[in-house]
Amino acid sequence: MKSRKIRMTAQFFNGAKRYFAGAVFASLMTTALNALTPQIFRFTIDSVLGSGKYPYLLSHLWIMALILVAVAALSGIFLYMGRVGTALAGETFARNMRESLFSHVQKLPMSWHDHNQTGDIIQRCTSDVEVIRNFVVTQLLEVFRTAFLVAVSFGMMFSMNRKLSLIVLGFVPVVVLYSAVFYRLIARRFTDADEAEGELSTVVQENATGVRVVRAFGREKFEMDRFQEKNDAFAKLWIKLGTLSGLYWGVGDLITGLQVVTVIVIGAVEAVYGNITVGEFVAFASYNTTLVWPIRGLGRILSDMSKAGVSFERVDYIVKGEEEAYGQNAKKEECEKALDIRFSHVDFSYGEGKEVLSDVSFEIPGGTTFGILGGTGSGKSTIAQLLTRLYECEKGKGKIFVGDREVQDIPLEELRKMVGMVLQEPFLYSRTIRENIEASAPGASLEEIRQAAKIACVDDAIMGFPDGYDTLVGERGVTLSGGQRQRIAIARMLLQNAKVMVFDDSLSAVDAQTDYVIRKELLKNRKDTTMILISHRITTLMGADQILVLNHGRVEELGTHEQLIQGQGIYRKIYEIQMSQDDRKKVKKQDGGL
Ligand SMILES: Nc1ncnc2c1ncn2[C@@H]1O[C@H](COP(=O)(O)OP(=O)(O)OP(=O)(O)O)[C@@H](O)[C@H]1O
Repeated sequence: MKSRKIRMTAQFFNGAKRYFAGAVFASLMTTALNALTPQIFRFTIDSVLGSGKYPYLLSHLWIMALILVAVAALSGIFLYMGRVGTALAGETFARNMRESLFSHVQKLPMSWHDHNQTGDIIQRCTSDVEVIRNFVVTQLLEVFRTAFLVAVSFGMMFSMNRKLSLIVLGFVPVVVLYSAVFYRLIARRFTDADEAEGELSTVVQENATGVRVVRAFGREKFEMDRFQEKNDAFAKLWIKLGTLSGLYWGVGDLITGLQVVTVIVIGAVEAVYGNITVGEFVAFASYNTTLVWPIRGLGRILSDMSKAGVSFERVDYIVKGEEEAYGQNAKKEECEKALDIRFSHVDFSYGEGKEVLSDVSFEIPGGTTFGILGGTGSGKSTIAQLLTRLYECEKGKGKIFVGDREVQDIPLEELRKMVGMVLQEPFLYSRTIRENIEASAPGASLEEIRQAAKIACVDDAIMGFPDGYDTLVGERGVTLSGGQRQRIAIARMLLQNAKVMVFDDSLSAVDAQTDYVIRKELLKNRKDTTMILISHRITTLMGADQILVLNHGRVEELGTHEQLIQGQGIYRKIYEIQMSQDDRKKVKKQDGGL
């Protein structure tokens, strides 16, 4: 893990190294200049008291004043440079990290997303990144600075008085050991606190996105209680952490106080006995005080190290997630003809769960329309998701072909361009309608966008909005009706010009008449596409060239509408339930459904 952390840090440090080196240099210069100040005081005091080695200075005290001002000015300049360097290094590092995580999360498979809560992912990509940035850049710099300060200060102190220096040195391991013990104590509590924060963010995020469901079902109290429970747990953990930190700082202050008092008492005695000059005593006391905080700060850094260690592991969890296989070895070929689709003995289950598809086989000739009907949870969407490899079919559990290639051999990018899909719950970005439709074909002209929207029967509705295609869609399209959202998602997919189009219950939110008109428009404009329609509505599917009936993940029936209504199977039963005699006559008149 340690080497992983180092590798991860080095990777994200790209472009930040020179800023970090600059910040380290400037910080060391500030420290060196600050270490000079006690020496200036020492010479000045000893010259004034007549015990100094340079009596000449007494009549030229302005020189000391000038040096003091120059040192302070230089120190200020280096301090400024150090801060700028730290900010540049820190932000470059954090930006690299966020960018890399974001792009990685985008490529993680659906199965990974299924097992990870959104709030937690957000927290890992934001607060955990901040903790690591703070540690790697700010704290690491502080470690360099403290090491240098300790070396310089002890050098100066040993040159003045060995005995006193050894006393101060004796305190260093006590403080560091004490900090290390504290670090061990606090590490686990930080993990708990971070996890509690993730859970809290998830509740907030779920409530913000699902606000309508909460209101509609009067779940405010339940959600408030749930939030309160997480909030209390989170607060308790931080109170525990605060108590522990308070104990640390309290005992730490006591040790520090002892260190200062010991130096003052023994230093004063040494000065009285003439073993050191008053100037040296003052300088010594000054070094001792300067050292106290950075050494104690090491404790803080150690405790932050535990926090950073936890954050490293949390971020590493994302980094370790295996990205979707892009099938790089596959040959890329442009296909002009309509694409056949074939499922051959496909078995599938999500993770360790029960089998969702069992021995599913069917063939869709290129350019034809294929309907899939089945009860809820029968595996219809799963077929669509396997086709686009949102989920991967396990080796040895059947084969899926698009054209004459197995889906595993088609680069993902190419496959998803070839197979367009309108999901059951269409997601719209909080951007304009135009941008939402254009997402599948960036750079498309308004003309092309409108053409797609016309086929999806949504152009009139969009033009009816005051801002037309520039109308902003709220988060998840809250300003639009369910049917409008579905139709915009259809327009987005149509613009993609895919060779295979999959409509996963995509017309469920529009009325039967609009459903019919959209299907007619689709037929008129389909060119050489293979179409898969998933629906619960017989009217949506009845005109398809073949209809597959799924029952608990198995192929129950397969045939044309006419063949299936001749039988006594599920299709016939659903047909009887969904259609009254009158409807049947009407539907026959309407070009046979699709
Ligand atoms: N990501 C997932 N992880 C685990 N199980 C899943 C996942 N998605 C679906 N399932 C399960 O797989 C089964 C089939 O789901 P699928 O969505 O394919 O059904 P469906 O026929 O499309 O249903 P509906 O008509 O309700 O949309 C269901 O039992 C469902 O609970």
